[in-house]
Order: sequence, then C-alpha cells, then structure tokens
Amino acid sequence: MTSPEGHPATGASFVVVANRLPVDKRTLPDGSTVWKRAPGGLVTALTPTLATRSGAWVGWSGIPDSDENPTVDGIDIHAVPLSGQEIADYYEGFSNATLWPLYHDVLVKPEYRHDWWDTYVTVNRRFAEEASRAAAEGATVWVQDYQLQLVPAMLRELRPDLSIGFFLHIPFPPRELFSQLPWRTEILEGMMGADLLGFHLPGGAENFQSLVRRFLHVDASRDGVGVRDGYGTIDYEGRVVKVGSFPISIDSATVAANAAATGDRAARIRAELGDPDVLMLGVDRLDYTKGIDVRLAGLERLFADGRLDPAKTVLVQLASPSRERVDSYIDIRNRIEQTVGHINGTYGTVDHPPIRYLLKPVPRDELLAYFRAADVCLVTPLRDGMNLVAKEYIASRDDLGGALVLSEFTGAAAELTEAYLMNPYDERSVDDAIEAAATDPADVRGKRMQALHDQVMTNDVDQWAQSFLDTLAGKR
Ligand SMILES: Nc1ncnc2c1ncn2[C@@H]1O[C@H](COP(=O)(O)OP(=O)(O)O)[C@@H](O)[C@H]1O
Ligand SMILES: O=P(O)(O)OC[C@H]1O[C@H](O[C@H]2O[C@H](CO)[C@@H](O)[C@H](O)[C@H]2O)[C@H](O)[C@@H](O)[C@@H]1O
Repeated sequence: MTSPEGHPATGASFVVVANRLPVDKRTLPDGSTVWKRAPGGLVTALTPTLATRSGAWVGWSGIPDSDENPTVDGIDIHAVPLSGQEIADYYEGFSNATLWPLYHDVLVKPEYRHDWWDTYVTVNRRFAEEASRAAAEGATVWVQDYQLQLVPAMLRELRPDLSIGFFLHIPFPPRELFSQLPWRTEILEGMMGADLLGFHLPGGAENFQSLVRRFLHVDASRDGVGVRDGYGTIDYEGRVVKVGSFPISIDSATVAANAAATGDRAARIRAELGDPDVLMLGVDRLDYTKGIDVRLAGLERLFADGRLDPAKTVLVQLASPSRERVDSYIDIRNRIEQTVGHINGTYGTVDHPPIRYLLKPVPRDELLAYFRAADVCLVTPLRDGMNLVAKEYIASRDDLGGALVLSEFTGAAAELTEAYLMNPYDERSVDDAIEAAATDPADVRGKRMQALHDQVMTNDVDQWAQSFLDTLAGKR
C-alpha cells in the first residue's frame, strides 16, 4: 500500500542506515545458522527508539551477495546485498583505502581511484533506495558514517518528505587534507542532503563549515559549535542545515554492572599471567590508526632504560582482525607481530614473555574481566574519532582501580581530561605517561579514576542518541 504521494504507508517512522547491520550470522555446533543481535553500542543506544517508533535498519550483513532479512529482537532488517567486487571496491577500496586514511591525518597514503569512486556512488545509491523503500511518509532517517556520505542527498532527492540526519564516526579533516580528494565537491554535496550533520568534536564540525564555504560557496555561521548544543547553521538551497558536536559514548551502566559481575575471573587472569606487579592491557581492532606500535615502542624503551622491570610487567594486547585484505592492514599486522617477537625475545624468559598477544575477538564478559584485572589500559592512537575502549575501561572500574593512558589524538581525550594524556608522536611523552600510570601512588590513581568514572557514567550513549535526535527534531 502507498500513500497518495506514492510512499509506503506502512513503512518505519525511524530508519537507521549504516554500512553494517546490527546482526551477526552465527553457526551452531550442529551446523545450522542463526542471526543474533551484534553487541555494538549503536544498536544498544538505538534499540529503545527502534522499538517505540517501529524502526528499521538498512545495512550490509558483512557476507557477499546475502540479502537475507532476519527480524532480530523486533528490529526490521533491510539487507543491502554487496557482490565480492563491490566489497573490494566500495568497502576495502574507497571506504578503507581512500577515505579512512585521508580522514585519519593521511597516516598512510590514500589511493584515489576512479573505478572505486564509481562503485562507491553505485553502492550509496543502493543504500538510499533501500532506505527510501523502508521509510514511512515523514519518517526520520539517521545515516551513519563515512561509507555512506552520498546517501543524504540521494535520499532527499527520492524522498523530500523525510527528516534526514547524518553522523560521522571518524575525524573530519581540515581543509589542507580534505582538498586532496578528487571528489571533494560531490562528497560535501552528498552530506548537505541532511538536515543535521553530527561530528564527535566541534573541530570536525568547524572543518566542515570551512570546507562548504570554500567549495560550495555557501553561507555558513562562524560562531563556534558547542558540545551537544549550540549548533552551527548553513544556508543551502533554500534550507537551513544544522552542524553540531555530539561525542558518542557507551552503555555505561550495563558495562559497569557486567564488569562488576565478572566475579573472580579478574583475579584468575592475574594469577594465570604469573601475578605481575604491573598488568597492562591494550584492546583494539588491528588498525594502523590505533598506535599499537607506539605503545610497544614505549614499553621497549622503558625496559631498555630500566624504568620498568620486564620480569614483573606483562602487557596483554588483545587485537581483533580488521579489513584483512587491505595492504596497509597487512603491513601493520606484520610490523606488530615482528615487534612483539623482538621484545619477548630480548626482554623475556621462556616462562615469562612480557607481551601476550592475541589476534581474535575476545568474548564480551572475558573482555570486561580483563578490564577489571588491568592496572593500566593503554589507548595510544595516532588518530581516532572517539575510542570507545577508553570509556569501556573506565566504566568497568567502579572499584576505582586502574589507570588510563590516553592519546591526545583521540576524540575521547577532549572529555577524559583526568587520564594520563600523552602525545603519541613524542617518545618522552609516551614513556612518561606509561611510567606514571604504572607507578603513581594508589590514592593519586584512584582520584583520577573517580573523576573519569563520574564523567563516563554521566554521559552515556543514550544521551548521545537523544541529543542528536532532539536537535534533528528541532527540540533543542
Ligand atoms: N580484541 C577484541 N575483542 C573483543 N572486542 C574488541 C576487541 N578489540 C576491540 N573490541 C571492541 O570493539 C569496539 C571498538 O570501538 P572503538 O574503540 O570505538 O574503535 P573502532 O570502532 O575504531 O574499532 C569496542 O567496543 C571494543 O570493546
Ligand atoms: O565495520 P568495520 O570496517 O569492521 O570497522 C569497525 C568500525 O570502525 C569505525 O569506528 C568508529 O566509530 C566508533 C564509534 O563512534 C569510534 O569510537 C571510533 O573512533 C571510530 O573509529 C567506523 O567508523 C565504523 O563505521 C566501523 O563500523
């Protein structure tokens, strides 16, 4: 059934459009398969809104050529199928070998390929068409992230009745870097299809305003953008587009409760590791942005200089495989594995290698037990949009144990100012922060953790979603 305007009368009044669906296909021991809700912060944050507003989620399953549409926990799934070639060109290529490095300070050289761009346009159109089919007349549609920057304008053209939001989860680069992009005007025009554009930090929003002034020749407000309110405005094609800063967070209360319930697993982890004086932890997707190499180099210097004792220190590095066919990811994996081998070979003994490295995702409860066990969590990215690991570690520590070493180049550093902040480009800063976090007196570390814990418990992911959606709805 369609409305007089030809839009689905029974569609969803709230639609999320994201590269990934919020579900995973799992294989059971008997070989059968089931779809399960993926344990991500975004789906947790949006589940109440999805349930109360008859919501739908448009995305890719992560599997080539799959168009199964399972309903999981009441979420109406609209799968967007991608062929193997499209995964190579749109996801691994344009999204993760062009945009990802360009938006992360050109840490590796972005590849600018016209065939990848053509597939990015084709796939963005497919997402927009599926969102158009899913949305009821006048619905709110929230488009997520750099993989789908053309969707807002494509969707507005198909469905001018919709209220469209867009949120970028990674940094938005300054003019000097963004201008490299051969399709810079098209990307900006694509994003400007939204009614509200959200970034983690005011700086990203202000970079965007500067770029649309330069390349789209539009009038963008010049007052600073505030955090969660005080948005900027851009006059564009007879509409006013809002631009704001909405730092994402985690489901803090659930993380805190589940971490506290891990029981004595944290103590057993320490015992299994030989009861070290200092247990350090790294938890990351294996990505060159995350600075896993930075923390390994810092640890090696601290061992070499006698500032930390390798016999009494353990670093557990939990890494989850990511974008494994992209060259820069193959390179960083090789470099990290070589360095781990070098440090263990040089500073370890047969029964005490100081670094324990795992390349596989760890089950959620086990991860929370590691957070509870660790004296120091090392979050050392060269650039990161937010970094939820930092917030998960802090939420896990209602016992006020532990200390967070945090790179200034993460979005999280803007709020988590009581962390042991460091500049990953400055060896002295790296070494001093790691050493201080490991050796400061318990009362100093406890006070810092108290302030961090209060911050993360007060600002959770529900607040993030509500502040964005209220601003989109004109309530703020
Ligand atoms: N080895 C791992 N095992 C299980 N979960 C992981 C692992 N590494 C990262 N994660 C989870 O993935 C998420 C990473 O989010 P974030 O730090 O924001 O970075 P990104 O989204 O860039 O990977 C967190 O929820 C974290 O707990
Ligand atoms: O989908 P993948 O290619 O496997 O990558 C996983 C996600 O990585 C990126 O995460 C970002 O979003 C986080 C939440 O806002 C933020 O904390 C982090 O700093 C970002 O890197 C990416 O933006 C997502 O689209 C990916 O799904």
